[in-house]
Amino acid sequence: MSLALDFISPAAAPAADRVTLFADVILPLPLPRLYTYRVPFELNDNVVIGGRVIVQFGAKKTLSCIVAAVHETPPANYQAKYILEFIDDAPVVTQPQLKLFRWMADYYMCTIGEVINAALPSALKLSSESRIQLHPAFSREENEYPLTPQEELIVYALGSTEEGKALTFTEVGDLLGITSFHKVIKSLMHKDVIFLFEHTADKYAPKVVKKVRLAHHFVSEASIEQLFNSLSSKPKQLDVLMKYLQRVPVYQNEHSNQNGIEKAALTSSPHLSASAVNTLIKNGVLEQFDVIVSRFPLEDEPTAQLHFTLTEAQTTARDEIMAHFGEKDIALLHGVTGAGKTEIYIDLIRKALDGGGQVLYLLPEIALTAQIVGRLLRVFGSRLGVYHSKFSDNERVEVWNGVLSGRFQVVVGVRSAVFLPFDNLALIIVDEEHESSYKQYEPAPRYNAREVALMMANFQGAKTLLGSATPAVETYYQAKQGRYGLVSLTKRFGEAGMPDIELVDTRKAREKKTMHNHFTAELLGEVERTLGRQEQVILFQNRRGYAPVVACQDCGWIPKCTNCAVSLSYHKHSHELRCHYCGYHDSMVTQCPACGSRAVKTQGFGTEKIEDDLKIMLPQANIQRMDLDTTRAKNSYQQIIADFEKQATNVLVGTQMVTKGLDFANVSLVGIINADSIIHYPDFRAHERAYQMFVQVSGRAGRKGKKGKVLIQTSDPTQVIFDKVIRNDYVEFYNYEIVQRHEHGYPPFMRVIKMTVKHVEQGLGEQAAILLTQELVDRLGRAAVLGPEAPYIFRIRNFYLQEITIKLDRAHTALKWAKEQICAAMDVVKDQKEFKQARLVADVDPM
Ligand SMILES: Nc1ncnc2c1ncn2[C@@H]1O[C@H](COP(=O)(O)OP(=O)(O)OP(=O)(O)O)[C@@H](O)[C@H]1O
Ligand SMILES: [Zn+2]
Repeated sequence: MSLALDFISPAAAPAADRVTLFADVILPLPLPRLYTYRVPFELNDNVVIGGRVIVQFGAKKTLSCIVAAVHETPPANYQAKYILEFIDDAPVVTQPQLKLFRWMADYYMCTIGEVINAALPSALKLSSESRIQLHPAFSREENEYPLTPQEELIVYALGSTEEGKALTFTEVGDLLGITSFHKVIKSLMHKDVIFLFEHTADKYAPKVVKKVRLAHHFVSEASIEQLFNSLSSKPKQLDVLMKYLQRVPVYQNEHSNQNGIEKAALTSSPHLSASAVNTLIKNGVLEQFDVIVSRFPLEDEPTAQLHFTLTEAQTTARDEIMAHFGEKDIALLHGVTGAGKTEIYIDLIRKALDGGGQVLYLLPEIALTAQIVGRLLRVFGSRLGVYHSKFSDNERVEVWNGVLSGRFQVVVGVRSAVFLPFDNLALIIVDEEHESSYKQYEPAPRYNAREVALMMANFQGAKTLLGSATPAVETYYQAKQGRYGLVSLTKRFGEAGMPDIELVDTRKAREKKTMHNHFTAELLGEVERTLGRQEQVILFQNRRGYAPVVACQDCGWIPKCTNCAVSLSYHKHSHELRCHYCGYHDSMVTQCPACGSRAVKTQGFGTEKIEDDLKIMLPQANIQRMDLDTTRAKNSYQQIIADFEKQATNVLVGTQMVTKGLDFANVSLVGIINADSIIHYPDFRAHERAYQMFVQVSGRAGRKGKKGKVLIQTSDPTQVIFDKVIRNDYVEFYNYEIVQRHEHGYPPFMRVIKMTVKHVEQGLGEQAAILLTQELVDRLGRAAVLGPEAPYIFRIRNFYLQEITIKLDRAHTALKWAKEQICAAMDVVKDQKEFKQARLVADVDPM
């Protein structure tokens, strides 16, 4: 029997008109199917599809979940439990989102619970471990709404706001001695008495500002006169009042009193007495009130209409895009670096907003949002929302709710922004659409935001514009096939020409002994000349840390991660050895633990060493580094970019973060320190990726008039790819690459699904992989299955890895059927007792 008996009140409607409703809910758990719960009769009218409800799952746990469907069919195999509580009166997940989440689960071979779990900010997910705390603005004395005895009990248990005590839902339930305590929590939330949070780190801390205003019965000229007279013997209080009236023109405009001013503006003034302010409040002359301010303190209206007039080339490109949108849903804007694609996006966004639709603008990297948000804010003001992973959970909830309420009509964000509750999209822009950071590797859903965006647009009847200077081979192929509209911009904006690209042979330089650390004389000389002209330099090195390897020069011992099959990188700043895969770290060794030698040396180099060496060689220059290690703090991106923008920094050293879309006017030199490690990468996309990286980073040079120069250091300048980079001929690169893809059977001609078997025991992992391969071959045929094979890094976070690559012919294999076969093969392995501990992962369209 169900636990929630207290919901069935004897006074409910006569049995004859009662309909028994059932709700299918999505639990934020990796369950293969939706669960069905029964709706308590008296709440039949409260069920909202896309709203959250609280249910009991398992013996003890209660959780919030999303209602996906309502119907009258009881589940066949189990007795449905009652829904315990309804949290929302309106959907927090929209219908188009539910459809999209279902598609994602199907396409990326995961559960819809995993999708929901990734999609919802954690403050929207409640469980028995969720906690409540007193709202900082709550005051027992000035509480607007009366509290019920049950509510009083909770408020009492939470102590004072200063104490900051928290209660878990379970504790609230115990305290009240009832199972249906969520109603009480909801009511307290509505009354602004408490707030909810999920993890201690996410504690919701609304920004509260204490303000004061004149008590309303003084807001007339006559009463203010009277007030002044009555306070004539209290000069300090008079001063405060004068100051207030100076700042708030109550005489001219009575309404201005409503907003008041910040209390601190009066209390912290050196000319005023803080105690006089408090006396005025105590005597009811001033009234104090709290305002919760937005974390997005935006101007109501754009400050300045600071957008550019499109050039002729931009206008033509825009018109071509619009024309394509007349016939096709997707267009590719292929424009060289610095062509001015962003202005075209802005123009299209404005048009879409004018038409009443919503817009999503996707960017691959937070570093990039820092620059573009400024540009967009000037045009779209408070209609613009920003969404990315450096935001706290509460900021994310604010954007989520802002999209639901219509406050944010255009959102710029990184890949997770595809989860936001849009329901009326007109346009999606995927900038730098070729970027692999659109792909989520871990955990499920292993989605590519570009593909999700295309599907999302499809569901909502929106158009999608993909933009890049170096489109993904797959994307360009679709455009050439006529499936996407293709628009090209071949020239940079304004006077700026494409930069000159030169190769510098590091092998020769080493032979001639002209290297300075990792700099050739050419590169170092060019850096000096550039700085001499007061221009800026970007240096790109694809590895962070000081050195990727540390080794004993005598016995060859190398420190390795204890959890992963990789050597540890040396980080000089923290004097640590670190694993870049699992975060394991240890202090740097000075003596070899194997042979006792003190000749332990670093090998290779990362961004930290480049920065270090350069600081010694160029002591006058201001050098800044941008990589994962320098950007951990929330606003560090903005800071580094702002410093470089205002030329407080002369040289920016960085990893791939510096290669993407950044726009600096004064950069005339870009140096690629070591091109070889980028080209030699064991993957079918290695060439594509190298081409994109070289062209993109080169594209940061000479964007505003000044001729840019790019120096690429390599030990082998004869490699084919350089030729294509130097001539900046994407089409030539594409024509070469597409032939390779066809010959070797890779996307866009074939579809790849990568299976990974993970096991803490190497032998069992291998056996499970062999069985899975066999099962796959039986179902899909020998030709479709490659492997199993241990990847180059064969152990990560204590799991031994085995990989199997499945290649499916796009033209001849039905994807749905193939996925069913794969699932069946996985089930066979999972059902074997000895492989119970094995983890099987399917990655659709791996990158
Ligand atoms: N119509 C215009 N009027 C004035 N300035 C413009 C105009 N169009 C572009 N610009 C300027 O030209 C520069 C390059 O433009 P933008 O950053 O949009 O290039 P992009 O095509 O996005 O390049 P990338 O692919 O490298 O990101 C920017 O500084 C931008 O402000
Ligand atoms: Zn590790």
